[in-house]
Amino acid sequence: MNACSVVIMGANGRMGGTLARLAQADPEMTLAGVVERQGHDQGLADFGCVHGTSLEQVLGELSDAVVIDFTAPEASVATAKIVAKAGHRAVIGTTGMTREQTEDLREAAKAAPILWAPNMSVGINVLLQLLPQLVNLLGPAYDLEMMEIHHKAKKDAPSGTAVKLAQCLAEAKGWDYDSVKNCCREGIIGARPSEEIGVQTLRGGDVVGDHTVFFFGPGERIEITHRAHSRENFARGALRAAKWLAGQTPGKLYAFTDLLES
Ligand SMILES: NC(=O)c1ccc[n+]([C@@H]2O[C@H](COP(=O)([O-])OP(=O)(O)OC[C@H]3O[C@@H](n4cnc5c(N)ncnc54)[C@H](O)[C@@H]3O)[C@@H](O)[C@H]2O)c1
Ligand SMILES: O=C(O)C1=N[C@H](C(=O)O)CCC1
Repeated sequence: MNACSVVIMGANGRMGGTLARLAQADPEMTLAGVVERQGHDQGLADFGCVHGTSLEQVLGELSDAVVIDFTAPEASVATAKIVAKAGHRAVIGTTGMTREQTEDLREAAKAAPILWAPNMSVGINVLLQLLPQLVNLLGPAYDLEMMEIHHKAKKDAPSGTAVKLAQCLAEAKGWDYDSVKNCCREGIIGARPSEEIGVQTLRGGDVVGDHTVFFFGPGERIEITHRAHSRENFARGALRAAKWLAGQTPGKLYAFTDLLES
């Protein structure tokens, strides 16, 4: 079996560094390239592979690579466009994308196999498959709320995972997510509308990533919590996605749930 060649974007970042280390340790993978933005590219030569501040230049020296990108929204959209043009593949884990940026990813995925998931853990993606069933079994008497907790350096809120989980709940209810989400409560807010999904954000310390979905009903509640114990959990999912993507064709923007279902 040929080793899967990967290029890590943002290799000096929290996720990028974890991904590069795990890719080097994986016998089914070759860490073929690492990329960082200018001014943050110290020590790239130590990875012992093709490196630089331009993804195009790094890819120019490689064939048939999967770019793994956990960076920032603008950078990840640029990655998707570059792999689409150059005939490579991409696994993107970046969150905080606008609607337009998500559409840009979808457009690029028509020309190259691209998977984008705000959370690459198996647990969260299985939860995404179970939530609609819970929503339907519990029915209209249960109020839906969410809470997410992350480390203090996280830039976007609510987390991409929280948005995805809340969108999943809204879809199961037949509601429009943008109309029913409530990410901020303060002051005399009055009674809670039943057609609402509250999403609360907590930030502090070095929390890797906690998400809780609440179903508040009459006389009882269900709380489902997922806690990521380490970033390796996300990185392992992304490397699994990179291997899976090697067998996929362009056409749709793949999700991690597509991998689990295949
Ligand atoms: N999908 C998941 O499972 C998952 C898990 C963890 C984090 N994330 C997301 O991944 C992203 C990164 O998180 P992090 O904690 O690693 O952040 P980080 O700030 O530690 O790392 C980001 C890295 O990307 C680099 N970068 C930014 N723009 C670049 C560009 N144009 N070219 C090359 N490198 C560039 C930065 O210099 C930095 O080193 C965030 O959006 C976060 O929410 C997703
Ligand atoms: O550390 C982060 O940043 C994380 N981001 C993802 C999100 O926004 O959901 C996944 C969890 C960790």
